[in-house]
Amino acid sequence: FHILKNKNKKLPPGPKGIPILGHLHLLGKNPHQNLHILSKKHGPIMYMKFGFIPHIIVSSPQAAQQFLKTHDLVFSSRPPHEACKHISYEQTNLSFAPYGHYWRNMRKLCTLELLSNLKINSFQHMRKEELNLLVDSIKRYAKERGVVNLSAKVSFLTAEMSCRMVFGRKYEDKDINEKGFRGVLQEVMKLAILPNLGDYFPVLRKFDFQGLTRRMKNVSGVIDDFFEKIIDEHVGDGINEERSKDFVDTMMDIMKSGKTEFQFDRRHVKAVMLDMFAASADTSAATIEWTLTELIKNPKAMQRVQKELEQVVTLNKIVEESDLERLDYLNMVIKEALRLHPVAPLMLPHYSTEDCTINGYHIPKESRVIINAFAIGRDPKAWNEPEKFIPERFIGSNVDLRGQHFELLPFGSGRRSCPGMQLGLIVARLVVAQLVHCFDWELPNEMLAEELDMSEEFGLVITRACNLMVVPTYRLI
Ligand code: HEM
Repeated sequence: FHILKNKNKKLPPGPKGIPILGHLHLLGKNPHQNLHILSKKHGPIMYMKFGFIPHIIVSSPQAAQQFLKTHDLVFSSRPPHEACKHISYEQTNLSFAPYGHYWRNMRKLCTLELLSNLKINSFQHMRKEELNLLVDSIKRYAKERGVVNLSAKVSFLTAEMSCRMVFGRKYEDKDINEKGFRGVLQEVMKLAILPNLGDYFPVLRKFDFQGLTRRMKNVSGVIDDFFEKIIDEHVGDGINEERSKDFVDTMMDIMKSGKTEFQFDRRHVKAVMLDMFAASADTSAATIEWTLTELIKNPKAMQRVQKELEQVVTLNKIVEESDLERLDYLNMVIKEALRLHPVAPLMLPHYSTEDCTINGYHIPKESRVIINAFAIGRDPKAWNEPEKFIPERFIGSNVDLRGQHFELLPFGSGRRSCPGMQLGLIVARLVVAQLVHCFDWELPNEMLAEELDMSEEFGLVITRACNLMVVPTYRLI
């Protein structure tokens, strides 16, 4: 009946698929880039099938506005996802919960209790401490003219910050199992992005040919034990006045109060713990890594940021969070880096809960909708010289990062947009500002800026394919 009813409706255009696989073979190693190339030929709303599952790929600001604003309600859900089912407690986390009563309440809880300005500010001191440790360690390299693996340093820093904010203290690798804390989390992120045949061919789900379900069950068991241990530590530990309440404290208070209008027990606390840690650490690290890369590649922009810092902060002080609002050029630099390198370039998948018509095309119910923020940020109709890094393009422009301007969507837009934007931006701005204020950066072995490798490594979060290796010189008085 459904097929007959929709027989004469026009689906969006798309490339030719092959039997069974559909278009899966076209995704390649860097799906955001390949989908961008395909959209140049087939248009900003493409219909593709990955296995048996229909996908709609959205690649222009105008089209994104239709999906994320005009018809926001139809596309605010998330599709069923094998990895999240196992790792995120049956998709009870905020990121992958289907749209509805539970998600709305969970979103309210996270926004008001965990990601409010008040809460974010309560961790200001912790961020400063962690960043000072990084600056001290880089100073040691500067003394010896050593080469720093800046990618690794930044990734370590943001993981430590997220650990303290979410779990209340830092954990060492040995605290979880022989793979180590970072190893286990990397496995989670990898499993979440690996193409799982069960997602594209639901009939194959129970056979688990790739062994992914087994791996997911194993890793989720390890994480569950670890989170249980953290929660037990919190239950036994009265908060002392010096320590601000971490996310686990706050959620345990809410759970114990029994005041939520929805079921909120230990399982939900654990789902949000993983959500908040995974969503905050890598996204901020990748934003910092790409911004520093672009600044090193564009010495004029680097000099301009450093000049601004000299004027606003001065060379005998380090950057404080209170300085950030006055660093106009730095804020343009971050915007421009996020335009060229949206660190979650395909966002998280959206899911249509009803049939819908957009630009005359039929968008079937239960389609997965992929918004390609990477293609949107490079759309030549929206941006002059889109491939170039030009922070000055934002002078006098009112385009911001909040998702009201559909040509710039690194944090998404509408109901499912990123609730951690404020926090992510504070961390990225603070770390970039501090690192370029405290140090001059050179590429090793007389490498020229234009020789810097810009290859990307696709994942839930896009990082540089090779680490950013640089030689620091301390510049404060
Ligand atoms: C620079 C850093 C960050 C970037 C670029 C970023 C980007 C994004 C994007 C693109 C989405 C998907 C939007 C969509 O599907 O429409 C998202 C969702 C989300 N982000 Fe972020 N994010 C960042 C930092 C953070 C931080 C610090 C947190 C929390 C501690 C966070 C928590 C979340 C959550 C929970 C969701 C899912 C929201 C939902 O489905 O309702 N993010 N983020």
